[in-house]
Amino acid sequence: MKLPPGPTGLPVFGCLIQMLVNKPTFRWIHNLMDEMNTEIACIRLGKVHVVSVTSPELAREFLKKKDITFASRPDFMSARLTSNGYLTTILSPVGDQWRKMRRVLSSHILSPAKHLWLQDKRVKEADNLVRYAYNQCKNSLEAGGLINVRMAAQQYSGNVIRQYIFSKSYFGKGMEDGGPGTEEEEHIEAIFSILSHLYSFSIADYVSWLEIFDFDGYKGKLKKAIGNLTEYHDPEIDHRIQMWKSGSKANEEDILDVMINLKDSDGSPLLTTEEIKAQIIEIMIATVDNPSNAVEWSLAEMVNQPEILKRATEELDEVVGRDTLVQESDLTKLNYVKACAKEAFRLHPIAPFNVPHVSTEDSSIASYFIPKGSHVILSRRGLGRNPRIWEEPLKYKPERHLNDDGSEVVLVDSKLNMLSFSTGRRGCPGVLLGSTLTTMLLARLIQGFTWSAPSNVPNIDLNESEDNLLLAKPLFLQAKPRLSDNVYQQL
Ligand code: HEM
Repeated sequence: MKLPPGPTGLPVFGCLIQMLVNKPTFRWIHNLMDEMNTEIACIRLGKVHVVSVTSPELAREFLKKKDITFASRPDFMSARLTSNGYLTTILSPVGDQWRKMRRVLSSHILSPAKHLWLQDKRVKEADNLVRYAYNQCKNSLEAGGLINVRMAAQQYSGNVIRQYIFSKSYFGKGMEDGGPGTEEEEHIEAIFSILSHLYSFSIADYVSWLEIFDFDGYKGKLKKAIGNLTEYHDPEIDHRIQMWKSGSKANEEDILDVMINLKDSDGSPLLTTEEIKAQIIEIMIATVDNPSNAVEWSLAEMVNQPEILKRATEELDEVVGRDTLVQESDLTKLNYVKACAKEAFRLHPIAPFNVPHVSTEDSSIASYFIPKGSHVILSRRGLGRNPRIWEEPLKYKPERHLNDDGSEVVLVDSKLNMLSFSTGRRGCPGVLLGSTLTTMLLARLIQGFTWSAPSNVPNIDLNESEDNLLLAKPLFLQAKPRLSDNVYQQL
């Protein structure tokens, strides 16, 4: 059996040199696949066979039919540093540590019961989001105010997860208007810095002895960002552990308390301090990026296609009305708003590829040979834009996700025609939280405000950044409050 098609590389180095001269690597890989007219390609980077996939049929073979074979993760400098030597869930290869931490997350932190328990924290931050946006309009309610949608969306997700873990939105004082203080800006910046250097084709990931030279600077940047996070997190975590030890704390109020109190079968602490610290960093990076990016892109697309924004607004008026803010109990009925968010996940995923899956034995997929140790990267961008599957793939068209029978729209696509939360053993255990955050963020912004391009801008520039899949420039929009005044006054 043959390997999937791909460029012929040099003996030892494979295509590493092409990778280095064709940055960013994700664009090079997608261009190569377009040129070869293939939906599966194998590119050798050093000793590693990297298998890139844009076909949903093949994606299902990897993650459904042969899920067990492809359930591990690569040993990369970036993953090792971020997970403090693989103490966590997302980044750890298959094994006892991954099983233990995945069970902790699924059963004790992301379960439906815990979701309910933590609802007040989410509501508090959804209210704060509207309060913050309203405060930007306060000087002239008629003209409205200019809002940095990216910042507001990232800080909303950041606030929720800081509430979840530390029962606080701010490490410092925050801002009077509900916006972030410098501490939160630095915190979010560090999270995004980790995300942009994780699994991002560093040369040291494929030739491990090059790590000490840090030619591309990724290691230094990652260490700095991880250091920033630990400066904020560790004192909080150490202090809380001390409080439980000394008996000055007796009630569980957040995820950190839950993690500290988990016990193994002997009644000893289930998690070490190091595991708690590493897992908290991982939860932070898992939560912030997808919801905020989907909502920023959705609003940008909707302002350029006002009929879509109108339909979503009408749905909110019909389901919720204008005298009260949309609540979590309304979300199941907001099918069009959810279709808008799902369309952003399809067309504008935050990451070009899914987290890599590594095969633990030789295997075959669609008559191709996939050697043990291959890194399978399902292309979130390629699946979502596959012209065989999606009509007018480059058009933002939320209706495509509505079900003919009017049944509930969900943000997951378990058929992998697009990749939002993925599926299988390594599928996302944060679907409930991720879906709630994304839908609530979008619903509150659409319900609470009338959005338009800033006065000197005819249309929103929808170009994406060259280096990643974010909008090239942070989205600034003009917002005008559209609900009765007393709704905002109560916040
Ligand atoms: C809209 C929000 C989210 C999206 C789109 C999303 C998407 C994903 C994707 C694509 C994966 C990789 C699956 C694979 O390897 O095949 C993943 C894994 C994961 N996600 Fe999420 N996620 C979201 C929110 C969250 C949240 C809020 C949490 C928890 C706080 C979370 C925790 C995890 C974990 C722990 C894994 C790794 C599972 C494993 O390797 O066993 N995610 N997520």
